Amino acid sequence: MAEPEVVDVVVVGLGVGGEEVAGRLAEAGLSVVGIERDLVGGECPYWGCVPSKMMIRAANALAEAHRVNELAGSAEVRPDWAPLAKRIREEATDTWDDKAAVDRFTGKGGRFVRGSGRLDGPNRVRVGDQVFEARFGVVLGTGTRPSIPPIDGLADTPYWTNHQAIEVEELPATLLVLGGGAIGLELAQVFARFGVRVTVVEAADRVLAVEEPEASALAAEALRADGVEIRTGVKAGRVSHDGTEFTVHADGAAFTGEKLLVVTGRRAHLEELGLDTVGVDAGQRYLAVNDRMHVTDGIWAVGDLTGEGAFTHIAMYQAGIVVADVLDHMRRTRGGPDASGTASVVGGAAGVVSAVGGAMSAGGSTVAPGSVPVADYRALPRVTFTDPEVGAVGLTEQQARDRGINVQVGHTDLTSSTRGWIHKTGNAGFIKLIADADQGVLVGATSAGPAGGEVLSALVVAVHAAVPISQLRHMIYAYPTFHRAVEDALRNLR
Ligand SMILES: Cc1cc2nc3c(=O)[nH]c(=O)nc-3n(C[C@H](O)[C@H](O)[C@H](O)COP(=O)(O)OP(=O)(O)OC[C@H]3O[C@@H](n4cnc5c(N)ncnc54)[C@H](O)[C@@H]3O)c2cc1C
Ligand SMILES: NC(=O)c1ccc[n+]([C@@H]2O[C@H](COP(=O)([O-])OP(=O)(O)OC[C@H]3O[C@@H](n4cnc5c(N)ncnc54)[C@H](O)[C@@H]3O)[C@@H](O)[C@H]2O)c1
Repeated sequence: MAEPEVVDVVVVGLGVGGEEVAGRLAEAGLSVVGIERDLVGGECPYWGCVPSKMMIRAANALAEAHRVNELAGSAEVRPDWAPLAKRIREEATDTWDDKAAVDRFTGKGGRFVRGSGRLDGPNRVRVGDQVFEARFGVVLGTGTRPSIPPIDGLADTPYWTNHQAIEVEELPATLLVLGGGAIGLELAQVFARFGVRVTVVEAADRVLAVEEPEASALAAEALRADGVEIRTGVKAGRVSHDGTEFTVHADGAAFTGEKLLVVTGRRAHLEELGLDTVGVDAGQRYLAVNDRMHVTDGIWAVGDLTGEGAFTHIAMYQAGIVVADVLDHMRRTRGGPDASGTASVVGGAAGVVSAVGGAMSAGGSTVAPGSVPVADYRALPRVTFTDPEVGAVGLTEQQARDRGINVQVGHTDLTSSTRGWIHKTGNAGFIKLIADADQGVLVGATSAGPAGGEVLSALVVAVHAAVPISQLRHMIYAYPTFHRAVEDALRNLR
């Protein structure tokens, strides 16, 4: 067996979180091996956030053009998928080639290895025949893959996941979407706006079930207005494909479509990571971490596989914490640089850790030398980029009630706000605030509307910084903005 190669840090999985950790530690002067089996950057740039938001941008342009008829004369709109497919191929994904991302990492001093990594005992990672031993730690950032439900017949059919849906060059005439969560709704609306007849089949009794019921109702109504058929509370019993068409059999009904997109959630594949070799339970749904992203001695995890929220902003936030904690761990064990990243001389392959400034930005917050930020998900924001957008932060009303909080709710309809009324067509939306009446602060909020994700930012600050409601009520809200509706919702808190 080959002798292990000793380096400072090994990062397994270079998706959003792993790439950020590996790149920043390499920039700080550590010897870092980054292992990726597919494309450096992971789901977000190639099959997730970026290309799907390009699709949404294009689909929303079509919808806005249709609105000309109600506001400014007449417009004839002829959707064409070709320029969008070209943009995704050429601008977003470089035809699903990660050379630029690999060069970015190696340009920072990192060493890239293509392959599947797995733990091989404490501080050791194996990739094929190669074994690396990490002086300071191993970081796991292996993300998730689509969770395919065990529906009779499904596995034998040529169903789509988000990969095929993002890579599609020619649209089908009809599309069945299994799963009415964030991916299902965003893509269903896009394809419908390009003329595809779309049916969404959702097992729960409402779409977007993790958000407020009002948000589910709004999203369902918006998609129906785009011609999407939405069926909720439907448990698929069997799936078949006859060579040209899919059929989903459910509760005595049958739904057909030329393509079937399965977007029923995601799963972390912990069983592939060799966790048993370091005494960690691989049977967990997600990899449990503490508030410094520690799994166990010498092992950190970052991103979707931690189960703290499958969002790029969570992976980036956690990456900042991991970087600070690894540097802190190194300083404490070897007398290296402190969590600020301020230079000092250390041993190890890197030899000298380069100066990267007086204070390092970790997870968006500046960290004082010697201190390491800890993860705090109270003000976790999320935005589903349907039209209208559904933005949310913190707790839903039900979650707050389940926690025994003395809840007050403030609601306002965007269509009756000045800006909503001016906006006219496409103005559906609302603000819903969840307050802790005893503490006098907001613990959650939903902001749905044409700019729901942007309006959300003020509410994220309010929840994150626990701004007293009395102060929020005495702020000045610019007229006539969409965010001015927040003032109305605050007035309605009861
Ligand atoms: C269609 C879609 C739209 C989305 N839209 C948004 C959005 O608008 N906003 C948002 O915040 N989030 C969005 N997300 C979620 C976002 O993409 C993820 O939260 C993010 O990619 C998580 O990053 P990660 O690094 O944890 O994992 P991933 O991006 O999944 O990366 C993990 C990497 O690890 C690699 N890997 C796995 N196992 C191994 C191994 N053993 N060895 C080596 N490499 C391995 C994989 O190949 C992969 O490249 C979307 C997701 C999808 C699918
Ligand atoms: N805008 C964004 O930030 C964005 C966009 C897309 C995805 N994401 C992230 O990616 C994650 C995964 O997205 P997703 O949409 O796959 O998962 P999801 O968990 O959001 O939704 C999956 C849906 O599928 C349903 N479902 C499960 N099994 C089913 C079955 N057998 N038949 C019918 N329906 C079934 C669930 O009830 C649920 O509503 C999201 O949770 C989110 O964190 C984020």
